[in-house]
Amino acid sequence: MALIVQKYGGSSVADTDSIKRVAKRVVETEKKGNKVAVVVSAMGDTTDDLIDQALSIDSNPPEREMDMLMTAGERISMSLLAMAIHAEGSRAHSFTGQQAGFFTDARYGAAHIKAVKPDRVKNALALGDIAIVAGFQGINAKGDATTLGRGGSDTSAVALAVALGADICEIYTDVDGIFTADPRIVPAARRIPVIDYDSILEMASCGSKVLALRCVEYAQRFNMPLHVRSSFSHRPGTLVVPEGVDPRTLPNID
Ligand SMILES: Nc1ncnc2c1ncn2[C@@H]1O[C@H](COP(=O)(O)OP(=O)(O)O)[C@@H](O)[C@H]1O
Ligand SMILES: N[C@@H](CC(=O)OP(=O)(O)O)C(=O)O
Repeated sequence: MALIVQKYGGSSVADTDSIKRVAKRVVETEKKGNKVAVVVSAMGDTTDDLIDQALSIDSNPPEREMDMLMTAGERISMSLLAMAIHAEGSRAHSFTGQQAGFFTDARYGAAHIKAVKPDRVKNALALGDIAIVAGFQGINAKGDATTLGRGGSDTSAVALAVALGADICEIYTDVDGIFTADPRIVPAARRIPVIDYDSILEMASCGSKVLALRCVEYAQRFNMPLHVRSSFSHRPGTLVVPEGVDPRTLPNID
C-alpha cells in the first residue's frame, strides 16, 4: 500500500462537474489500495475574482483581511470535493490549512512554511478516510490565516507529502505533464517523461510557470518524487525524481 498526496489545481476543479470528475479519480486511487491525501486549489479563477472584489471595495486593503479573504477560495473547493467523494460512496474529511497544521511566518500574501504538523490528517488516514486539505494557506504565530503566494498550493502539496512521509506527490493539472515549452503556445512542444529537480528549477528560472519554484526546491531538499500529470486523462505525465531513483519503482504511475 502506498501513501499518495494528490494536488488538483484550479484548472482541474473549475466547476462542480470537474469536482465530481476529480472525486472519481481520488476514489479510484483509494480503491487501488492506496492511502490518499488531497491538496486542492480554489475553483478556476476564484482567487483572481476575490482579489478583484476586494480592490473594488478598497484600493489598498489591509494585508490581514486580504489573506483572510483569499483562503476562502480553497475552503470552498475542499468541502465540495469532500462532498463529491461522499456522493461516490467513500469517506472524506476536509481540513483548512490551520487544521492540517501548516504553520507559517507572518508575511501575509507571501508566507513561508515554518512547520507542518498534520496530526489530524494522519488520524483521518489511519481511520481509512481520504483527507482533503486546502492548499495555499496556513496560520501565523498570531493565529491569523496566511497565504503562501500565488501558485502556492503546489508547495502545500509537497510540504504535506514530506510531513506525511508519502511515497509520491502527484500534481494534477490541465496538460499531460511538463513540456519543453508551454504546449498551449508552442504546439510542437514535447512532453518530458522523466526529469531531475535541477533541470526543472532551470526551466522555472527561465520563466516557465509549470510548477512553483518553491515547491520544486522543497521537493529537492526532501527527495520527494513528483508526478505532474493531467486530471483530464490517464496518460503518463512527467516524473521528477531524485538522482539514483528508478522511476519505474514509483507507485500509481500507470
Ligand atoms: N513547460 C510547460 N509544460 C507544461 N505546461 C506549461 C509549461 N509552461 C507553461 N505551462 C502552462 O501551465 C498551465 C498549467 O498551469 P496552471 O494554469 O497554473 O494550472 P493549475 O490550475 O493546474 O495549477 C498549462 O495549461 C500550460 O499552459
Ligand atoms: N488559488 C491560488 C493557489 C494555487 O496554487 O492555485 P493553482 O493551483 O490553481 O495554481 C492561486 O490562484 O494562486
